[in-house]
Amino acid sequence: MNADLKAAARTALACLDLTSLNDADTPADIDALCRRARTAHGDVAAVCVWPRFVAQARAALPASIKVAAVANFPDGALDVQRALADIAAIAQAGGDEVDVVLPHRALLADQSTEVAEFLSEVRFASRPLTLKVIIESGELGTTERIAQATRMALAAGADFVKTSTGKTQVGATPAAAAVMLKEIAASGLPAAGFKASGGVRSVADAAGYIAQAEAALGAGALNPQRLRFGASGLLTDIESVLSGADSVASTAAY
Ligand SMILES: O=C[C@H](O)COP(=O)(O)O
Repeated sequence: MNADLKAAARTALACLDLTSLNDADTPADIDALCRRARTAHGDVAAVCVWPRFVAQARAALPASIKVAAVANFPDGALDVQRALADIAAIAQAGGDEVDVVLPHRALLADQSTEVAEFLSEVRFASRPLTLKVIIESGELGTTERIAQATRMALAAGADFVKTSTGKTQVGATPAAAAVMLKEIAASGLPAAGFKASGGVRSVADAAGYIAQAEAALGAGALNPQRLRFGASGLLTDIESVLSGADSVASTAAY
């Protein structure tokens, strides 16, 4: 097993938001998710669930593993009342982090003033929780729109800018990550972070984003304060890489 791939697997594990956001998720599914959050190789950074499961996840996990939940998810409507209601539910249930979907269709319709107001209200309502803004880069499509959404999220005070909900055709891509990381670096904000999500399935995928984050933000950013992976299916490959088994998903790339 390649030593670089193992190092990438360790970073990906420490930075993983272990995610379950299926419509049919049950309390038993969330119990199983929380059990998986503590592996023989170390703990994930956070679990990411629907707001209705926050209290359950918080009770099942040590404080060192954060509980994140989604708001205005997955559609990203320009509906601040709905986002604020989600955030209030997450906070009241003891959640640590909010992953909110930016109203990307409104941005594409040039309603940037309304989107900025939405982000500002969301930031105000979610303090002191960590805020990740999902820009849905695959729907925004162009470099200019992805850069604009990233700048708007950072200007509003987002702690992380996140690529995707995982519910659209195009999730995280290296091209979108490059645009977002460039904007994060250019912002000069020393604590702003990047989250790759949507279709990140292998350690080889994660290794590419880790290399991009290191190039843009420096080696000091390769930790859960600055880098996250949001993924429902990545942990299996991380565990197989770290246990030394041949990883079907990752060996091809190394
Ligand atoms: O927020 C994270 C995404 O929903 C996860 O997407 P995924 O199921 O493609 O890993």
